[in-house]
Amino acid sequence: MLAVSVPFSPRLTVSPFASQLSFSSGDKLLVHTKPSSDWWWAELQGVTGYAPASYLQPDGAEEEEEEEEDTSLQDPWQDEEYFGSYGTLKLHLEMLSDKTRTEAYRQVIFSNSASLRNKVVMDLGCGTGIISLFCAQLAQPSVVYAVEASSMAAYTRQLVKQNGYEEVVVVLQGRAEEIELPEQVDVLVSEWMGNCLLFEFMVESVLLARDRWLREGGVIWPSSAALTLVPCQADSYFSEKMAFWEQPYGLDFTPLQPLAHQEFFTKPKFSHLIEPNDCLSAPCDVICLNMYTLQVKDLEEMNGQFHFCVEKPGVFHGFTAWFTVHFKSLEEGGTTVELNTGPNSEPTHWKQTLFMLDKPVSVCAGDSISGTILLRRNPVWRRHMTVTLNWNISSTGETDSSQVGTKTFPMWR
Ligand SMILES: N=C(N)NC/C=C/[C@H]1O[C@@H](n2cnc3c(N)ncnc32)[C@H](O)[C@@H]1O
Repeated sequence: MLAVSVPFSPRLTVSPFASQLSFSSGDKLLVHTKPSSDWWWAELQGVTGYAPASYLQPDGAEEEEEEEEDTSLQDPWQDEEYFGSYGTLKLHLEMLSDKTRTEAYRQVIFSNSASLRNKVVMDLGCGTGIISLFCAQLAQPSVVYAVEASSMAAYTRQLVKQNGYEEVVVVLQGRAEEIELPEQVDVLVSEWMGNCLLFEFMVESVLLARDRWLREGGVIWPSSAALTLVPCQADSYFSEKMAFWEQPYGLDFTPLQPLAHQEFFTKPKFSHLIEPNDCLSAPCDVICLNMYTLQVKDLEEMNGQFHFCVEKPGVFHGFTAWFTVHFKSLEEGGTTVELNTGPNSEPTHWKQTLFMLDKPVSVCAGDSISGTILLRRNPVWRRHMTVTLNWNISSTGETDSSQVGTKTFPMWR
């Protein structure tokens, strides 16, 4: 039997059944049977009768719903879950195993080792402390403040000691926005980039720490970031998730295709590996961030334009996005280090992000695909965003046709 509560005062309805149960908002009914989807046989304080199912909800759902609301209001950053996940090794192992990523940061420290001498460094979100350890191992900074909010910080302190760098690296457990440093820093370094560059919005913490702790003329690494987009083919993904239902084992499963569309193509596919020859045109940087001037309020809505000229005939299944960050040298004229997560670089744990169109479009060389991208931060769930793509495909072939489209993808709320 199901205890249900009445979430709002029901309008008067005429039940097809003589004995309709009367009740008010907030009442808790005991449902005995559900003879139809609309009317359930229920009991209230010993009186039985029919109640309209649409006015009832499982008991406690209201509190649950409120809780859901509350947690989003109390914990819009989902910190418990977020920092909880970084308290275990899984994600740190994934990041440390990403040689392209980790070697890029090592290269930054190595190529700036002379300029790092006697500098004060802050490593924001240090995790296991790898960047801080590179600083102590490859350069002679006066101190590195390794800031880590998760419980990993205790282990990071052990790693610093284990490697004999406790004189240089100071591990501080806490959120970068909240911890106190004894001094301003000369260099603020962080590895904050998420899927599609911004997911997780750890970048906000970096900007707040920059404004609070980076001294005038100090250096922030990475110093700039760019989100890159390209129209692409995604044959294997499309056939795996959509074409599959055409005739599995000689049967017609196409009625499931709307379901497949909803389940597989509504959200972006992260950790997608695009092949260079899946790209239908040259890529385009659609959003460029200068980490010295970027403001937290700028993160609410970021938009960019694109214009692609299709280089070869193919099927336009969607767009693929990735990011590149640059680390400007501390020395004037020094080499800038680049970490590029695109298809022409060594793969990284981020891989790329695929945004599938509702319907693939055949395109020819010479066609153009132009439009806009809008990243809109979720006003409630602060680590999430939506990505809206608007595009116009114009063919210059014999049929001067053009197709427009728009689609909004949640990442992930
Ligand atoms: N997604 C990528 N690339 N890196 C995620 C890297 C996240 C690491 O930085 C820590 N972290 C994230 N935000 C803060 C903060 N505001 N204060 C202190 N520590 C923080 C997390 O606990 C992870 O260990």
